[in-house]
Amino acid sequence: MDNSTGRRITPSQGRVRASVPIRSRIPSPYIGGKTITQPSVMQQQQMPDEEEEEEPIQNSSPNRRLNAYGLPSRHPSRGNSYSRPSINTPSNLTDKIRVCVRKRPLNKKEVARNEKDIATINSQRTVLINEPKVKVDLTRYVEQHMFVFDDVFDSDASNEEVYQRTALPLVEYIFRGGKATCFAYGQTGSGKTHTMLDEKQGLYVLAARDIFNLLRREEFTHLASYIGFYEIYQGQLYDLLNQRKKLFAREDGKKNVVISGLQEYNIENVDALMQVFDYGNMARSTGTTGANQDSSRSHAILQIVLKHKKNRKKFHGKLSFIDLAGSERGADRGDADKQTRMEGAEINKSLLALKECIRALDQDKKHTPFRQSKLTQVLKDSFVGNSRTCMIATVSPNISNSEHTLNTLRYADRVKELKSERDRADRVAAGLELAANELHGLTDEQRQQYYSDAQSKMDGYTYEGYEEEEEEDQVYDDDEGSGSFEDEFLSEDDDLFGEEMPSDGIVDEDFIGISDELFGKDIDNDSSDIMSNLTITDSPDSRRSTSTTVPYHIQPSSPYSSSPRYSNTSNDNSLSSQSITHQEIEDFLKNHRHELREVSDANKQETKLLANFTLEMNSNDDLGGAHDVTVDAFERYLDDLDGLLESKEQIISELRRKISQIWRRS
Ligand SMILES: Nc1ncnc2c1ncn2[C@@H]1O[C@H](COP(=O)(O)OP(=O)(O)OP(=O)(O)O)[C@@H](O)[C@H]1O
Repeated sequence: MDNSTGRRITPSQGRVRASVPIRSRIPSPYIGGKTITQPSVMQQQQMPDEEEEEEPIQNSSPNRRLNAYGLPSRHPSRGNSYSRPSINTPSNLTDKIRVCVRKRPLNKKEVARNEKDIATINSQRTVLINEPKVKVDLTRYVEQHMFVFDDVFDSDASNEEVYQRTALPLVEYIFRGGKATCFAYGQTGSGKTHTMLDEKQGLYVLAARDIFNLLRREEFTHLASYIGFYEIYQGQLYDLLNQRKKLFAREDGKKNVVISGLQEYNIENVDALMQVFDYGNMARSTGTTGANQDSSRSHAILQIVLKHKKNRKKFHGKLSFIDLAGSERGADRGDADKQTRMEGAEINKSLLALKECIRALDQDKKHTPFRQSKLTQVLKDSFVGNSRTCMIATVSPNISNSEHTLNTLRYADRVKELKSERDRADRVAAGLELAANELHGLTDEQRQQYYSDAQSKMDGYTYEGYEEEEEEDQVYDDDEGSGSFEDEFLSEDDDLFGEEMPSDGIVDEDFIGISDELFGKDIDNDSSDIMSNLTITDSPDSRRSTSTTVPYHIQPSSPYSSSPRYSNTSNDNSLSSQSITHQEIEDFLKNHRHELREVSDANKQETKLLANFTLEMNSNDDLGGAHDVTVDAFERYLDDLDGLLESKEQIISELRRKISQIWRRS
């Protein structure tokens, strides 16, 4: 227990962290955990002998790697020279997007069936999935997939521990006037409801407890909390606190999403909240005999809105907890009845749209495809401007769910893409760990040699090969299709709350150093001390004293709109060898390549957009459709085109800013 706060320290926080040489070469702001996704690193192992399969269910000890059949894998015991990779460094709790994973324990039935646990949590940020496979010649083997996330919670983690590193930072954030979303994604039965909306210990209860406590503090007595609880089923909204009344979402003048007709209750204590919630939950489950055959076919949203007591229309902050429909439902096709197929299609659409919106948010995109689903439409204001999102991917550890588990982790992996060198370093480290699996035939001495060689490779690691990584960081996803984009570029006018927000402290390697110079000062990440009575067990790295930058959208308007080299009448600037380093030149080239790729992606998207609209118009004409339909489609086309053009402009102006920056220094 942390005596000062009465809160428990999570197991990960209590862990002793091994020294990680690679970290010492990377400036600390990179370590904070901005983006940590990790494409699967796969490793094939031959299946062990048949009789070995009868070993008891594995434990998740980091030092005892087991394969999908519950047997110790061929991973060698680690030599002393091997340090646990940098992925042990805690991620940053104030990141705009956080993606975490929670593994549930094997349930009684699974244990009774002697099912093996295939998900090993081997550090506070990594999960290893041992997927059983069969070759064409029927040889069985295990494929290992390793993923890195912001936090990974093992099956023994309590909701309180999960809360500390997921929803608690969001509670703090909404008191500072932000909007936040916390949602659980995963297959049916993986623990979404248990995590998010368990009636007694779900994250919503724990958050409400802290929210009510904060509301009692003097500085917040002018605020009150209002609870709403609704469901999205087949693209329609239903009020769970008002007899499933149909609801509609609209936007007010300040771009806040308002759910018209939603019954909101002013609640001031946890008991009252739980009563209201129970009532709503019953409405959700009574659906099992009606149209809504299974609660996991709908998305349930519990929102806690902070408003001004004297003027309920004055909005302060909002926190939404979402228990999403089971992710595997999106795949209901084929033999399923029509209703099920339609539900599946709707769920699929909304989950894809959700992923795209969060990716856009993570990458500070101006355009986010909200319109693609009702879910993203209602969450729109939680994705733009002053917003934060925490996704908790819930996974079942049993072998028969391995495919769903991998799908969930891949989805989560795509939500947050690799963006910085820090993550690349993590990837190298993770890859090295897996590579160690190959060493099982070596003597201890040979293994030690391997580790020290590998480690020195990591120590000498610089930026080479970065371009290859960037290829993966595409602006437009393949599966994004011709999704529509809305103009959501945050300007001064878009300040949703009429008050200045502190920076989210977004660390984008492209801006580091530049914005510091532009503004000549650091941006304080956590200007507010409102949570002083609550402990947010943050990483020390989160205070980015030297390289913190501001999000693009709040930077002053185009101070670099024309290059100083040409605006300078004397035109006598020139670059001296002192004014720019070799590394800076290389960095610039890297940026230029990146810009070219992004613009070329945008061009492809533009071509696709044009083709889609032309097809739509022609087919409407052929079918003798009304002109109105064409005009509607034309409007959408114009909107999307506008969005793409703005994207391109932004990319180009970013490069120009870098040019300008160089000239200014000369
Ligand atoms: N971390 C956990 N620790 C202990 N029990 C858990 C955990 N996660 C889930 N469970 C248990 O597993 C069962 C299924 O969990 P839950 O109902 O939360 O799944 P779900 O993902 O919400 O499913 P659905 O999509 O069908 O609603 C429940 O009995 C729950 O109590």
